[in-house]
Amino acid sequence: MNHGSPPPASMAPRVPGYGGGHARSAPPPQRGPRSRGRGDGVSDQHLPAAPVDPDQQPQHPDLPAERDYVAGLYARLDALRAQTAEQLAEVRRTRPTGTHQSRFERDAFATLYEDRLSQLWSVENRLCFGRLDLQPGAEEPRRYVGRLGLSDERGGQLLVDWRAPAAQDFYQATAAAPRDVVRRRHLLTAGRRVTDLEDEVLVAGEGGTTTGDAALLAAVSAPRTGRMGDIVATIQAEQDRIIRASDRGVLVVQGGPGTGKTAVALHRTAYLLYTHRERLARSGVLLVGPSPVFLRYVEQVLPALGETGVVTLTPAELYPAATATAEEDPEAARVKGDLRMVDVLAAAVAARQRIPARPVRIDVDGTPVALRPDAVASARNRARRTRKPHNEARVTFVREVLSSLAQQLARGRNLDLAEERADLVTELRENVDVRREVNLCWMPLTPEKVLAQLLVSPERLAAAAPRLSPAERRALLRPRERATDWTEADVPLLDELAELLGDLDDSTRRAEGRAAAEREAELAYARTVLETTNAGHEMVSAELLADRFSVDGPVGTVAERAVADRTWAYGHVVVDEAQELSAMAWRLLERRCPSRSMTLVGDVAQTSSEAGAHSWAQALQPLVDDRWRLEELTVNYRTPARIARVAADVLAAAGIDARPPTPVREGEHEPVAVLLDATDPAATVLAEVREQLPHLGGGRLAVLTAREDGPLGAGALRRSLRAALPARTVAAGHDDLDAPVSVLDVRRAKGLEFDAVLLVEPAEVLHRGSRGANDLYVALTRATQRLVILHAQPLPPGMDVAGR
Ligand SMILES: Nc1ncnc2c1ncn2[C@@H]1O[C@H](COP(=O)(O)OP(=O)(O)OP(=O)(O)O)[C@@H](O)[C@H]1O
Repeated sequence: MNHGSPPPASMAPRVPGYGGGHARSAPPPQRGPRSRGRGDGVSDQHLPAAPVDPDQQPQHPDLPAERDYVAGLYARLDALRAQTAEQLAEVRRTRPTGTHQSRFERDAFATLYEDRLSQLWSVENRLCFGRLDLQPGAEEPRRYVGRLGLSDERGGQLLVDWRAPAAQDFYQATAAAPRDVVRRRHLLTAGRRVTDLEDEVLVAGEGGTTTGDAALLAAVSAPRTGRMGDIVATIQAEQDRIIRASDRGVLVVQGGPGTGKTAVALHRTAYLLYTHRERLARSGVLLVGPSPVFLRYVEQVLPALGETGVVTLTPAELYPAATATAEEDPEAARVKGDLRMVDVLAAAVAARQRIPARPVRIDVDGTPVALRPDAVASARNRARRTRKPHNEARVTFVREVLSSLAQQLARGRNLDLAEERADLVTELRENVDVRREVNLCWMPLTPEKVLAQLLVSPERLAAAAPRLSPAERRALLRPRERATDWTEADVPLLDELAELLGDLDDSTRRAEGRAAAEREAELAYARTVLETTNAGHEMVSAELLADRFSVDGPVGTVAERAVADRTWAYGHVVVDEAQELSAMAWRLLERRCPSRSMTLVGDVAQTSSEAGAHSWAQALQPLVDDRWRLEELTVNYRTPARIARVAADVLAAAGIDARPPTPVREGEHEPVAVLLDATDPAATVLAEVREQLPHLGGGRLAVLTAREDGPLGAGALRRSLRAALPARTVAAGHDDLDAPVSVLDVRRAKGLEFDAVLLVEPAEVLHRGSRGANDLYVALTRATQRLVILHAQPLPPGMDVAGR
């Protein structure tokens, strides 16, 4: 859904009190009394969708004044854009005098103004969406809330940023706890024009309706665009509490499908960046989402909120040095995700620190010496006692071994060891045979090499993994020709090995030490520039400025550096679909965020990965024991009740103990079941897509299947639909979000949503793997308007859907 742009005018008639309706004079909404205030989320009564003609409704008397006010805000925005563009042009016109300092200053100013300008452009849509009227006697009688803070030339506040403390009441005030708020007003806009108002009067006796539901209903019923939009104008109280929660420690947000977990995760990210700008701009924020297509689905939300520096990665991308794209066998994924792999990998590395079975004779320029098992064993013990990673402890090992060989060399040549030691060690170090034999005992290693060699060798696996069953070890084995076809489940293993192995040589770290000192100097300078210019503090930190223009020229933004650096420590990590992560993946994320300032959103009833979580307590125990907070989202903004009931029944029939969320609206269309033609099932699917297309109204439709391959798989259906329907109607692959029709296997639909869903053969989804019921639940909760079940096999237990 695109909340970034105003709801289309065509939506207006569908919403009572919307489309020119004066809140006091509009016909009363068709629903029971509101049982809860806004602070409880939305009403647990379903929102109505009775058609009301806007032209029949009297115009709200405040509408002209609000139009004027909002027009004034846009005028101010335009003025700021022009002023910033002029400042930027001026800086670009200035010729630097040639000194480093003047070049730096010029670039620093240019960066400030460029960032400011792009922020000013990002707020064009729905610049202002709300107003709070405060109690008489309050410092200011009213406060407008919007996408960014704006002041007039004299510093008077015109608009409050939705993330500022002063905007909190817009989301939190309720009739029961109105704080200082008398009235909350929603401004509905099309382009720059205010089209309607909706008032919530929070103090008894003021009259008017007490609901903000029309704006919400307009938002949740709008046709989907294939991209997620922001929800700043309609964030609900239970969501707002989570968005603004403290960033300390691990916060888990559990919520059923459609409760806004993703939306909340993204808005919380924007909120934290606004509130802790200096710290987080320096350390960066990492957002982990389940798949590239999911990340593309949400990629417009943060920029629309004025935030661009967030690192977004899938779990397969968390190890920078390797690309993990291969498919994993579910059993192998389960074993690789198990914490027993920690010992397996440690043993695999220890096995690469060898002691020769018998003395190895080496001729050093005519003098015989021997690499004796006892001397190697003692060198190994010393090296291990340093507790350094393998490649770093190797320095100690080599020193000890060479020292033992130097003694023999001195003896063999009748030299005084104390005097000649340094020369003898150098000679040994340069001797090819010595180097080879020492390396055979303790080789410098890379994570990729250790893992690839482990996974193709039954012998190495048997030695390293005695605690895995023979069947589990077999599941891990892969053919030699696929030794480095990395999968998502390999990523935490590579990362674990990188910890166990350390850097290949310590010259890298020495260089890093130098770089750190240089950086400190650049930072100090960037701070003075910001102080003297006094411009743009709220959006550009000294860190960002120093990043872009270091002594050696641009080194990339914090985000670019963080992505490339495996040891980067992020200031905050947000994980979506967090229930899918394995115990090994949690270890990796803990290393990326040593402060454990994390927001984890997910739903344990939707887990599809074999290595994923059954419960949050079980998943997080190794990470933080029981030191995590749980917040729950309880209202389903996506799936209408008519469809959600089927999903809940299927979940219950599968024995999954989860409380499905309460849908915010009843919906207009009952789910229907259609029998697949026994001889040509693809023809039934095509006919049904044709049937649905005219109802889409510019929205999106998905055909969901149990798998990608096979006669009724997503691949085959995609091809047949593409051949039969006009060009650009059906997406070419599973990562194309722009065509009106997508064909996806259920697991790829995770986190996405569509106006209409055609679910093909649900029994196959149910029987696919041990998490089939969870997958079916995911499939049944993707639709915002219509659900059609296409089947030949009997419908799964609990799926009580009438045939057409
Ligand atoms: N307060 C709100 N106002 C308007 N729309 C909302 C609000 N909260 C959520 N939505 C919309 O509801 C839909 C579902 O939200 P979202 O995808 O974040 O849910 P989710 O909990 O992550 O679902 P799932 O578990 O299925 O991935 C989205 O279209 C989102 O924009």
